[in-house]
Amino acid sequence: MADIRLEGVGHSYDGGRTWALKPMTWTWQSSRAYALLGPSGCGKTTLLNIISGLITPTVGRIFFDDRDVTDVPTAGRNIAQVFQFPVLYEEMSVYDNLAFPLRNRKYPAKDVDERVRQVARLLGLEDVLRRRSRRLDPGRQQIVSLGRGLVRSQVAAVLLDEPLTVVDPALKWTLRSKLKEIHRDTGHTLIYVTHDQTEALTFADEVVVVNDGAIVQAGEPAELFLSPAHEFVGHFIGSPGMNMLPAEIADGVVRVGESDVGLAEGDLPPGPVRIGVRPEFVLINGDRRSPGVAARVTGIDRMGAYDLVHTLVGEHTVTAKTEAGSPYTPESTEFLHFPADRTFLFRDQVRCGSLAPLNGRGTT
Ligand SMILES: Nc1ncnc2c1ncn2[C@@H]1O[C@H](COP(=O)(O)OP(=O)(O)OP(=O)(O)O)[C@@H](O)[C@H]1O
Repeated sequence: MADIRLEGVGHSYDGGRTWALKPMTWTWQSSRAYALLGPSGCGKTTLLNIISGLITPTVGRIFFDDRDVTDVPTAGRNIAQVFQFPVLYEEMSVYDNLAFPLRNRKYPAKDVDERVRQVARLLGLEDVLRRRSRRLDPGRQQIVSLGRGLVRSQVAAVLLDEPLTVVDPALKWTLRSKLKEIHRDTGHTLIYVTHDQTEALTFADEVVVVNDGAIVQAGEPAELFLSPAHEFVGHFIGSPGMNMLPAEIADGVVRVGESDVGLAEGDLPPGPVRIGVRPEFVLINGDRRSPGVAARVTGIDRMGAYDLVHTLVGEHTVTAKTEAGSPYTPESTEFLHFPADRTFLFRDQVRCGSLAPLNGRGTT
């Protein structure tokens, strides 16, 4: 196991005209479980393939601890990789498929057997060890692929590229927790690529959010939810995502239309900003003397456990997540408050400050 350090690593597939991965410096710490989360085409697979050596980056150097591996081919990197679809020797038994990475590296037969049986037990493959791989359904085959990726204990990292795509949804939950169990057991460095926030948030110690070829924020799940550093993280994480509302800072006060909603914390110059507040924290009809904005209710989704109250502030949508059975009706005008400790200010999509209580200043 090693720290994997990228120094100024970037990749272009078209000779530098566009960057699939913009040059970045970043360290994957040994033994941590990471999720690499981002939308389709943002550069996740490119990043993974650079780490494994399937792609040589256009610029930058890669280090495993202090060893520069930039020009070392995949075989010399000691990385295990699991792809989206099963990669197996179909005519071999499940046992032999699982044993292959170990036998290939000349592990003693006793160790091979022990390790294969351990992984098979954890992944629920004990009953099919003697069966030929091609006789399994695609979901089961992918679990065997996962097992092949996890069977070696001494690897620099295990890279998993959307490994549960073909697996039955009901089984996904079980496998993710198994994966965590195996991680605890082996201390592998895991990098798990996904575009699914639930998958990322439930699996990882640290979630690395990528957008448009760049890491926009990395942190524990709660940190990304409660304290997004970039508008993209606000949108992409959370369901529904963060509300964004254009506002203006004048004289240190944040205004939405004609209403003062708080002070700008962070010594910000005057001018336009965007307010970001998650639906979970928007308050409807609190104390009318505290700062807020008028909003017209446009619809209510009754989700069972909670309601989503959709409103318009001017021409901008703001959604509030409330308790089930909320009394609001379409077309009514309500009053929204943005709690200071949960409301952030963004410029050029990057968080630049937060909202502070008005303490009697301003008008509503
Ligand atoms: N071999 C290639 N040749 C040219 N362009 C490529 C190649 N592979 C990827 N790209 C482009 O590079 C960008 C990043 O692609 P990449 O596959 O790394 O993204 P991703 O986040 O893994 O997406 P997905 O989740 O859809 O797999 C995309 O614009 C993609 O079209």
